[in-house]
Amino acid sequence: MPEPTAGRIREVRVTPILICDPPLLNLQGVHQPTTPRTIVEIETEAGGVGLGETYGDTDYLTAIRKVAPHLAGADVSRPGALRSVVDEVLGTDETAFAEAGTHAAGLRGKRDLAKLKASVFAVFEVACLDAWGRLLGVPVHALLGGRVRDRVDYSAYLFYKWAAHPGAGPDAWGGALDPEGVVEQARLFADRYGFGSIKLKGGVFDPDQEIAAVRALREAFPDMPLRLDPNGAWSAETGERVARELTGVLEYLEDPVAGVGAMARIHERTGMPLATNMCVTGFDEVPEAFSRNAVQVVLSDHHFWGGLRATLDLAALCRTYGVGVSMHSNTHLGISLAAMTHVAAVVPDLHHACDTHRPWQQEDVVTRPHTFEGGAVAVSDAPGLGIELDTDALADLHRRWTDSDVRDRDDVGAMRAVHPDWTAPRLPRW
Ligand SMILES: O=C([O-])C(=O)C[C@H](O)[C@@H](O)C(=O)[O-]
Ligand SMILES: [Mg+2]
Repeated sequence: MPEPTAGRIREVRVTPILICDPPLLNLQGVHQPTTPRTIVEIETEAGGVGLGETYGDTDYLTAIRKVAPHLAGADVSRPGALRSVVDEVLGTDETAFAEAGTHAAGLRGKRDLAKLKASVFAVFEVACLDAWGRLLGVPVHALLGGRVRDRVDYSAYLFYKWAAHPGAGPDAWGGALDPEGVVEQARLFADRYGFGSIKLKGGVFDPDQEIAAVRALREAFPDMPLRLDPNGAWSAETGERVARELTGVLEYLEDPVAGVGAMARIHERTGMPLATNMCVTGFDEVPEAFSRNAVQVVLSDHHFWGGLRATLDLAALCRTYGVGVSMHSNTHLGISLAAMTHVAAVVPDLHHACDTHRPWQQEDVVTRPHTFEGGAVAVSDAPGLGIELDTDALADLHRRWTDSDVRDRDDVGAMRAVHPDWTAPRLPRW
């Protein structure tokens, strides 16, 4: 057994980084050439370090930096106790999240102080669990109740994309702006990683073009579960029409429209299963959505639901109400993927492959980046998250951050590099 004081937090290091991102298109615009992330290291009295990764945009980074010094002396074996520290330090300033409502770039639902607090807590919780697991010599999934599977399935996350960012050379993926390009991209994902499910990010082109892309995918991959996610871009009428047209083709349609009422109506009228990472993104949004049968699959995300334990709470709630659960992602590196994989390994009834953006990233801050085999990541039984920090890579990516003025994800602004008059589209767009 470790010494009683071994798990005490000696220091918390918060490092903002910029990671390269290809020109992936979505409702709002396009991903920038680089996007911010925050890496957290929690060092204990025993000398071990636990890792966490989350959003790097200014409001998150500011809040994380504010809370970090207050964690010294706390114990990594009691991460739940840090929740009150986060609540106290971030107080009641509702303006901490710079912009209310659905953020131009985030595409992940409401923004309020409670969600910011949940996100800040989450990164520290993951780092504590990693540190605690290392101290005890057990994997994080064991601290969460134990894994029920030894591999976690992820889906191919397809995007319409340009062949390159303006002024840059072509990337390893090529362009995908029509059904043929989308099928070609899906083949690359299947060949390189063996994915067995496919999600297409929609809301980029007229819905009929996106329906055509889904039909082309169905023809090319007759047995694979397919999903389409326009991030709430459509009107109720369009959403209903697409749902009817793609019934039996999609395993689920993700956020066709904005709002619980409109989602409930589409499901009621068409029977199409609907998934969300936009209209149910916090526990306070669950009662109305579930009582109106507005969502059939909640896409959990420990980064904003409040950590790994909260993800298990969400899964239990979904199980109780007969609602499916899977996982949303944003652009991320290996620390996040490790955390996603550990918690997904513990959720008993995970019936859909989880989302991940990780194949789009060419760099990492872990010494041995994860591999996808047969579309899955093997669940590590090594202590903690089962990863090691690549300190040189972290320093390089931090230097990129200090040398750049990119501080926030801004898909709308990035689109102006090609369409100078571009503004955030008004919803519903179609
Ligand atoms: O499922 C989703 O809505 C997402 O993954 C949101 C992301 O912001 C996605 O749209 C992206 O990366 O552009
Ligand atoms: Mg989504």
